[in-house]
Parts: sequence; C-alpha cells; structure tokens
Amino acid sequence: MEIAALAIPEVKLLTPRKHGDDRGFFSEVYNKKVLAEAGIDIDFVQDNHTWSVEAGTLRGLHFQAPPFAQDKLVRVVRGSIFDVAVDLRRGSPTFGQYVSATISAAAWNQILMPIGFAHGFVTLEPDCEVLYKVSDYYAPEHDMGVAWNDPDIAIDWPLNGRDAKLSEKDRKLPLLKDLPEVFVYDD
Ligand SMILES: Cc1cn([C@H]2C[C@H](O)[C@@H](COP(=O)(O)OP(=O)(O)O[C@H]3O[C@H](C)C(=O)[C@H](O)[C@H]3O)O2)c(=O)[nH]c1=O
Repeated sequence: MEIAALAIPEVKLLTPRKHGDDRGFFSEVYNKKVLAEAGIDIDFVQDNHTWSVEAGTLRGLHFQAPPFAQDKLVRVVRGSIFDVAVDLRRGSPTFGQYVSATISAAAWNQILMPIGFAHGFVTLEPDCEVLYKVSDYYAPEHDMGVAWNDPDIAIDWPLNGRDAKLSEKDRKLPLLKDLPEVFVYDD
C-alpha cells in the first residue's frame, strides 16, 4: 500500500497493490492494520456505494456535524472522479482551502479525508461507481454541506463545458461564510 500526503497533509492518497496473474488480479483494498502502522487508526463502520449515470454528476460538498462526523476512505471501481476535500476546521492554517485528486478504477487509488473536511466529487465519465468507508453511521439530522461553487473556496471543477448534475439538496447548500462553527482545528 503506497500512502502519500496531499498539499493539506491530513488528506492522504492511498494506492493498494494489485497482484496480477493470468486469471486477473487480487488486491487488498483495505487493511486496518496496515493503515494503523502508518498512523491512520480509524474504525470504519459503514460502507457506501454510489452509482452515477452521467459524466458531470456532482455530489457535495458534504459532511456530518459532530457527534456524527465521519472520516472517509473513497475509491472508484468503475470510471473516474475528480475528488475534493475542503478544510472546514476553524483555526486551521488551511481553513477554506481544498485539495483534490483524480480517483479512478484505472489508477486503483483512494483518497482518505479525516473528520473536519467536506467531501465532494464530480464524475469524469458516465457510469461511475464510487465505494467509500465512513467512520460513523448516517445521521440525516447532522447531514450538512457547503455550496459546490462557493466563490471563497473556488474549486476548479473539471466540468469541461457541461453543467453540473446536482441534487435539489446540493443546489441549496449554504456558503462557507454562512456555516455555523462545527469543527475546530486541533494541531
Ligand atoms: C449519505 C447517505 C445517504 N443515504 C440515503 C439518503 C437519500 O435517500 C439517498 C441519497 O442521499 P444523498 O443525496 O445525501 O447522497 P449523496 O449526494 O451521494 O451524498 C453523499 O455525497 C458525498 C460525496 C459524501 O461524501 C457523503 O457521504 C454523502 O453526503 O441515500 C443513506 O441511506 N445513507 C447514507 O449514509
């Protein structure tokens, strides 16, 4: 498992090994012990699976507020996504900044973001399937978000001239400046 830090170092890019042979491949895509040995000790409790039909499908920017905040480990088993983590931790030197990575079945990579970040992605091709682990259960009453196109975050989404396909909920998410304080930076 290769593990690299992105520009906001709490967000990691993971690349599991693929063991190929004439049948295909085998890959340990999650190993709690391997991550713990790398200092990433997270108890994931729920697996999510989303399928997006069209390229340009944009889900985000979402997070769950404490006490149901979630670490997330995201991977793609069909297609590719432009994945984004936005630092929402008040007091963080990178508050309101984002990191991004292209996560794809072809690259066989994953992105890990801790509690304190909003998550979103846009699909780069049709028929994308995204699987991700979260470290707390779904809590709809604590499900929150930030507008995908917040000018203060200014995410450079690769929409390639198409309109983002958004849920009604995501069309109405607040701007970062209007969010209540939910996460505090704990360096
Ligand atoms: C998140 C979630 C949703 N649901 C139900 C609620 C709705 O009936 C339906 C679709 O939910 P939603 O529109 O919130 O799905 P996404 O827009 O893909 O939301 C996700 O998108 C971004 C990228 C995330 O990181 C979050 O995990 C999550 O917010 O699934 C559940 O039953 N369990 C869950 O854990």
